[in-house]
Amino acid sequence: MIDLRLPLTDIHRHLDGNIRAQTILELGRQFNIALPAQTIADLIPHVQITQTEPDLVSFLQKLDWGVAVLGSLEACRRVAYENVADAANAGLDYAELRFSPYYMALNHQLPVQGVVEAVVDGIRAGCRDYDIAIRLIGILSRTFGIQACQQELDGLLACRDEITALDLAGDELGYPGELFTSHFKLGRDAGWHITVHAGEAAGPSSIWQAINELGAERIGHGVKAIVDPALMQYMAEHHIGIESCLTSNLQTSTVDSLAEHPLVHFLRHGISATINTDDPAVQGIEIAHEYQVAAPQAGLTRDDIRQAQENGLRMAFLSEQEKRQLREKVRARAENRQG
Ligand SMILES: O=c1[nH]cnc2c1ncn2[C@@H]1O[C@H](CO)[C@@H](O)[C@H]1O
Ligand SMILES: [Zn+2]
Repeated sequence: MIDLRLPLTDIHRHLDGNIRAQTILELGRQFNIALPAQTIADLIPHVQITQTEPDLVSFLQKLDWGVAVLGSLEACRRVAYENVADAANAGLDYAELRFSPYYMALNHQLPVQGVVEAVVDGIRAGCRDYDIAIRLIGILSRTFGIQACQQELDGLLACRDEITALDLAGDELGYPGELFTSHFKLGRDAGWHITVHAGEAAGPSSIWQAINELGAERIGHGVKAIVDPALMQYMAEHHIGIESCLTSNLQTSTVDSLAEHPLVHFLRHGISATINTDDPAVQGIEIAHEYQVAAPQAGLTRDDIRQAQENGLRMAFLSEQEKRQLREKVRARAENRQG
């Protein structure tokens, strides 16, 4: 179902939602952190979704052990590096890795700007060793409130040239987008692209707010757009992308089943909707599973899936020239394999 002649992208992938269980064990030992288990098998239920969670906030708790073991900036650098390796090994040609430096810094009171620098450094090292293109998205974790997000934004702005876009993630119901309009104005002024988690836990008004007040060019999840035909129309006409994460939406109980997921309707409505992972290690999935298992279960045909793959490159935060180069590189590779 993955078209090998087209670039395979993942434009919604949390770096701090993709910390390997093995790394959690190793860092836990290194920093003397009392983990709930001492073997991978026993640790998995604490760090991975093993059954559907009742809501988004319960799902998000599964990310907490991964950041609890980040005892130094070197540990942050390590998980960033491993994220590049994981993305390349998953067959991705291009990934936008997003991370929340405040969330990563929190447990061990690391300097927020230092975390951003460590992540940038780890990504750079990863890109030397693996054949993949990476861009970084800075997250404001809304769950920690307005002031923490300002600190987080300041740390990101200190490295503005290494960051491609700004995102808002965390507890959408408890911390609506209205609280963060000034943060996002600063992000736009820095020249960043904007993507926002919206319409996942809250309704379509949260998506309208993200577009109209935060300047979102893409929406993370956007599931609730399906109940607002005017919004669907607007998103199609104005090329506002949707970053769908099928398994994630099932695991957070945003949808009751993949058969009810609106992605297929978004695509057939002409919205640039895409297929992505979200938090692969926490979810126990990778991009191939989303294309080969989840997408067909969500009712996507081969053509729908191909369209979603096309949309991934179309909506990537890359220049037109960078997109063309990526496309040509992948096409040449596919032809070489056939030849
Ligand atoms: O599916 C999601 N919806 C909303 N927020 C998320 C999701 N996955 C992770 N985070 C949030 O992103 C930050 C870490 O990158 C954290 O704030 C985490 O709670
Ligand atoms: Zn997400």
